[in-house]
Amino acid sequence: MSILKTQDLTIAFGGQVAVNSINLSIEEKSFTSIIGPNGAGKTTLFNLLSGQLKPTKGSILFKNEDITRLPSTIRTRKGIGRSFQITNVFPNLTVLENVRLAVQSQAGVRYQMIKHFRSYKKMNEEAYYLLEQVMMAKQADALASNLAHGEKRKLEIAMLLALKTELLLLDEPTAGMSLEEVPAILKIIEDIKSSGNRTILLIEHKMDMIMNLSDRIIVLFNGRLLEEGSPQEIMNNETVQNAYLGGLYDDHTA
Ligand SMILES: Nc1ncnc2c1ncn2[C@@H]1O[C@H](COP(=O)(O)OP(=O)(O)OP(=O)(O)O)[C@@H](O)[C@H]1O
Repeated sequence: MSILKTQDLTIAFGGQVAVNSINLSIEEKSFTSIIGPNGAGKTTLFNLLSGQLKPTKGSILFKNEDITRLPSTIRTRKGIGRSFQITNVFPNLTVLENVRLAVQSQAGVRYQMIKHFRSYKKMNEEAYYLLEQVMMAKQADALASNLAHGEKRKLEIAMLLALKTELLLLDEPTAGMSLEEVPAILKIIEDIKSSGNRTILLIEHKMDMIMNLSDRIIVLFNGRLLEEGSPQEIMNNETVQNAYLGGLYDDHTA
């Protein structure tokens, strides 16, 4: 069953059409990677799906409901979670506090209103559990501002998981990381995948990572959907190779 569909999804900035008539159908609990050269429209597509941007035309259906005009906060509540290319954590809070805030927001409880010690304790425990999932329990009391970039990305994933959304939009989770930091993130994403209860959309440039994880790959080029298929089909596809696969390797090998 398809969990997410877009029909003729389009956005133009001035004269430039950044996302051009995209029709997607994403299977529930599948892992789909979105690839394409710089400027292809990948992040803009995520911004449309998560509600940061509204399309010029076209529509988005999530679980058969038209969400095209809904604000991003409502989309999160309905089950669409998004991680950002730019780290999105509170620097002056500890690692645990950051995750606890995300747990609280999922529980629908305002920070100031937490009086009940037991619910506070439960949220703390859940936050701690999530930190264990991303292998950051040891840094629970560290200030977020003191973390290395890769650690911040892991924290961000823990915060995203706290929202318990069915659909995860991961925008280059390994961006800006040193080579040593990449395997830890990869392991976290593999674990999320093998837990089997989420649908994942991933924007990535690292081809080995994409080939290992993806059920499907979508190729964007100049705002258009160039090809879609299994990892094998995409690797063997001549249009994709001619359009940019060679260039992609050149641009993004670390
Ligand atoms: N808010 C905006 N205003 C004007 N132009 C924009 C805006 N956001 C994106 N664009 C343009 O839309 C095009 C697609 O950009 P987008 O960031 O989606 O590409 P991308 O595939 O994510 O690239 P990258 O791999 O570099 O992240 C680019 O030409 C970009 O300059």
